[in-house]
Amino acid sequence: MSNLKEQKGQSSFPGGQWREDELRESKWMQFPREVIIGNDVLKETPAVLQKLKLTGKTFIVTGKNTADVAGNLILDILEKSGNDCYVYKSERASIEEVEKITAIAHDFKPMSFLGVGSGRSIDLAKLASKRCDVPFLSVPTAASHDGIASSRASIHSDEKSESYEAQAPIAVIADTGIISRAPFRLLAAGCGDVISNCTSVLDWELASRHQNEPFSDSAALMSKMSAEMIMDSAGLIRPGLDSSARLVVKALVLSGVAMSIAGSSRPASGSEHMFSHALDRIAKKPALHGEQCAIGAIMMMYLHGGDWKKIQNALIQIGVPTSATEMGISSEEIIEALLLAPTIRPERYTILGTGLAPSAAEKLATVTQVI
Ligand SMILES: NC(=O)C1=CN([C@@H]2O[C@H](COP(=O)(O)OP(=O)(O)OC[C@H]3O[C@@H](n4cnc5c(N)ncnc54)[C@H](OP(=O)(O)O)[C@@H]3O)[C@@H](O)[C@H]2O)C=CC1
Ligand SMILES: O=C(CO)COP(=O)(O)O
Ligand SMILES: [Zn+2]
Repeated sequence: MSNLKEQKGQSSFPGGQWREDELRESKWMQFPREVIIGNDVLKETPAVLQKLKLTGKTFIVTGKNTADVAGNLILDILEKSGNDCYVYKSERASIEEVEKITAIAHDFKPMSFLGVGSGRSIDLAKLASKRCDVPFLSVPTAASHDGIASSRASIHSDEKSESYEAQAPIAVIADTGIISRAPFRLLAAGCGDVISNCTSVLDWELASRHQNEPFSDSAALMSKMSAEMIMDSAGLIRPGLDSSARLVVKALVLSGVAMSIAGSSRPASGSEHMFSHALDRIAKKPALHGEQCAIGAIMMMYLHGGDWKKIQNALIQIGVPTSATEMGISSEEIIEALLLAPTIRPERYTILGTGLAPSAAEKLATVTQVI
């Protein structure tokens, strides 16, 4: 093990030295047990619950739109197969919502939780299920974020965005029929969320070198690999294609597993995510999480001195916005978010350090063609 210690600070990528800081201590990692990806797999839900011995009472967390897309359908399927269900329609991924759901579930006593819908519904179901000590199944209706298979839950308030250790889904049921029929903007945003891993990993490496922060090569490699999968296949990602949905879901699962290995969102959330969380707070009308992280990644890659144009090109090829105008956000909001970003999660060391000078923030957004 001392050998590993000596290797700290060296490359985490093939050809470099292997670094698994956490090998020095015991670690508990959680991964999904069943991952079902394919067209029309929603109908397999009762069989999945039966296989996992979870048939009985099911707590479904879904959303206003996603209830019509999948929530009601899954309710029907489950009730017809003898399950008793409680349906909760989510509003916001806040701790108050988690507490509300937990209180209802305390009386309902479900065998399992299903998060059916967007990132918000999945995160709420994930954290509430952990608090109720009941398994959780992830049923995404869009491939818009990499929380579909991770053990983390991102919970937001007006003041902060926190990543909570929750639990990995015991199963992921990703119906690519539903996902490919979802607005393409959501799939493109999922690509943006995964591509943004490029800068998250660079920030993590920086923190490892500057702050001696524990680092995992396996988590970093997996995270980077998911980003490369999407960038290398950018030309194949098209609206309405089952194959595109499959590709993006696989990359999102890989990225989620990277977070579970790390035991934090570090491999998939760095300065670009801090910028996105800052925008959520500042912008009159925030864009999608993955869109904001993607634009953040272009700018943070510039700060890292890396190939930001490669990121920009891949995003353009897929159809992810690369400018403030395309995202419907003003230039002033972009600059303000860049300045606020380092205060969002100050304990997470990134390329933003303690902050940018206002003139540097403006130059950064201008040079990278974001504004
Ligand atoms: N836990 C983790 O590791 C991670 C968590 N996240 C979190 O996930 C969230 C982002 O998730 P994201 O899904 O992008 O955004 P949202 O949760 O904001 O959902 C986006 C919108 O898409 C709608 N929608 C979803 N699927 C469909 C569909 N098939 N057809 C029509 N509309 C649909 C939703 O409807 P409805 O109103 O019904 O929900 C919602 O209005 C953020 O809160 C982010 O912090 C992101 C990455 C990782
Ligand atoms: O969005 C994430 C990874 O894509 C993780 O979320 P946090 O930024 O909330 O940790
Ligand atoms: Zn993200």
